[in-house]
Amino acid sequence: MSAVTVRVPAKVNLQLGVGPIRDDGYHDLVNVFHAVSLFDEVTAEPAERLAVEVRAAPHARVAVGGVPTGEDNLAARAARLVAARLGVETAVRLSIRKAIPVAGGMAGGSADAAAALVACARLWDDREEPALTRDDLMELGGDLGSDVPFAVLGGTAVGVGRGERLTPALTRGTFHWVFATADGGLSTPAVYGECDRLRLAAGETAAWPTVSEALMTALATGDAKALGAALFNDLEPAALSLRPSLRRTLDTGRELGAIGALVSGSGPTCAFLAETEEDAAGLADELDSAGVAEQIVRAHGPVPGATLL
Ligand SMILES: C[C@](O)(CO)[C@H](O)COP(=O)(O)OP(=O)(O)OC[C@H]1O[C@@H](n2ccc(N)nc2=O)[C@H](O)[C@@H]1O
Ligand SMILES: Nc1ncnc2c1ncn2[C@@H]1O[C@H](COP(=O)(O)OP(=O)(O)OP(=O)(O)O)[C@@H](O)[C@H]1O
Repeated sequence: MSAVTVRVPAKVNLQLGVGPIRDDGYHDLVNVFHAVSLFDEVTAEPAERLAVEVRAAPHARVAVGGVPTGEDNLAARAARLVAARLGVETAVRLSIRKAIPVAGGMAGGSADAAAALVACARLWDDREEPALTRDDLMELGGDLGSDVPFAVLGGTAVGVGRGERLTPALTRGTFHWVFATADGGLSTPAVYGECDRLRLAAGETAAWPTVSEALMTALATGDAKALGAALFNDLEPAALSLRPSLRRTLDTGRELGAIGALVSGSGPTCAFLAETEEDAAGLADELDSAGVAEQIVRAHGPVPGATLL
């Protein structure tokens, strides 16, 4: 096989319930993931040794400067895992085309890892019944990062544990989103740490999170307004504490008619829900004019996970 390209979506967290910190430093979550139509592409082709190249996708304004191109790149680590499982050399060149913001709370690195898992598994084993199934790749993904299994799966799914144990959720129709990206990322561990710090300072003990019934019903019935009202993210106060300017971005989206607004995951990207595609287009234009974001991007969801092109 000469080259394999995989397209992989970004995510937004519709509900991110953060429980107490565990002994291993992770938090138990109820994490409702939703894959949206903002895609990175990863091409895997045979090479003498492992090499990684990262560029912005055509027409995407993504600052890729901070993305490692060596062994630390999550896609490179994914390739190594697949090679070890299949007992082959990691002789592959990975070309990553990024449209997902870097360190933006939309799981861009995790998406590239998921794409590399799927691409390398195919490159090195193109039998009709490959040794590694999708479930195997999702399990391998969990060793790379909590968000990686979902980027393999896609759609809408409830994640528990670190967020890596997934159950697909029933949804109806398509939801229309507008994303406001920010200049400069936020570090995921720093945001979780700030969440713990704020809770401690307020004398709060983290409650054990449960799945929001209102959210699941809104998804199953395709009710965008109800979904907008049910969105919530326990990391939002921490992201706002570390990046206070996000409050203005969220307020502006709400004033301009978004039916739901929240920080995506660990931020700093803000996500706005619109009732129709036309409403999303209008909201995107107005948010752009308001100048409260680095970039405004429209997307819809749910979409499939890592897919061979
Ligand atoms: C914020 C989210 O993107 C929401 O989906 C994820 O929870 C983060 O997932 P991720 O980027 O894949 O994170 P990982 O690479 O697994 O972990 C990075 C760091 O985030 C924190 N972390 C992550 C997941 C989790 N359930 N609890 C945590 O406290 C830990 O400090 C961990 O060391
Ligand atoms: N392929 C990759 N693409 C982007 N970042 C990567 C990649 N591999 C490693 N990284 C590192 O991971 C860090 C986080 O990047 P990423 O884009 O995954 O953040 P994120 O979208 O906030 O993640 P999440 O939503 O899962 O918390 C980057 O600052 C970078 O150093």
